[in-house]
Amino acid sequence: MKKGLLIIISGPSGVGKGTVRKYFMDDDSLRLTYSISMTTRKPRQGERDGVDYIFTTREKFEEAIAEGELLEWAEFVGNYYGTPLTQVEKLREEGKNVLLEIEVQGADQVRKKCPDALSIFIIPPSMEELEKRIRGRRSEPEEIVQQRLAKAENEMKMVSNYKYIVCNEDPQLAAELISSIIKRHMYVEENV
Ligand SMILES: Nc1ncnc2c1ncn2[C@@H]1O[C@H](COP(=O)(O)OP(=O)(O)OP(=O)(O)O)[C@@H](O)[C@H]1O
Ligand SMILES: Nc1nc2c(ncn2[C@@H]2O[C@H](COP(=O)(O)O)[C@@H](O)[C@H]2O)c(=O)[nH]1
Repeated sequence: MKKGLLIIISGPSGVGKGTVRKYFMDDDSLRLTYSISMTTRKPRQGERDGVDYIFTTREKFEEAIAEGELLEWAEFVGNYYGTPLTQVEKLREEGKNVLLEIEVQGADQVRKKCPDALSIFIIPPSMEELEKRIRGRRSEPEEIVQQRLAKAENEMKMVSNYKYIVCNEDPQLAAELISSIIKRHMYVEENV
């Protein structure tokens, strides 16, 4: 059996990565599995431990780093985020295409370790619209919103490190574009 693809999706916080993902994630023909990240951030309303994230403490996260248990990790606006290594490798060996939804520093680390990873960057129609989306979520105090917006300006400068750029104006259209990118790469992998 062919090893599954490793797919990186990045884009500034609030651009709609999670929203777009929900439109294509359940398409069986894509054989996708979402890699659940570890984070030290507190859960937002409605987020579930082990589903949206593995919520943990700074101490446990630092232990995971020291033990080499993470494929990549980064600090983002005061919290740690990282991808547990074991599940990614196991799922790829089973032929599943593993989707990582991660920020740009983590994506750099993954590209170095797995140069064949497929990388997609989602951009907003404008920075004004991005701000509206972050604020519309009403999940963070103003100070954190400002930090996320400042981070977004820097993340947008990293777009040229990605193989594909998809604009999320309409989430369904963005999802269709991402699906077709993944299908094309599956086809290429299966025919080499
Ligand atoms: N195309 C769109 N048009 C309008 N609103 C959108 C669109 N896509 C997403 N949103 C809204 O923007 C907000 C942020 O979306 P979402 O949480 O999916 O972003 P994200 O990129 O996953 O954020 P983070 O990386 O911070 O977790 C949500 O309120 C969502 O409903
Ligand atoms: N490097 C990593 N970045 C990750 C991971 N999981 C999520 N993220 C990214 O962090 C920011 C903030 O997320 P939020 O849920 O607090 O809004 C966002 O860009 C995520 O994509 C990870 O495992 N590694």
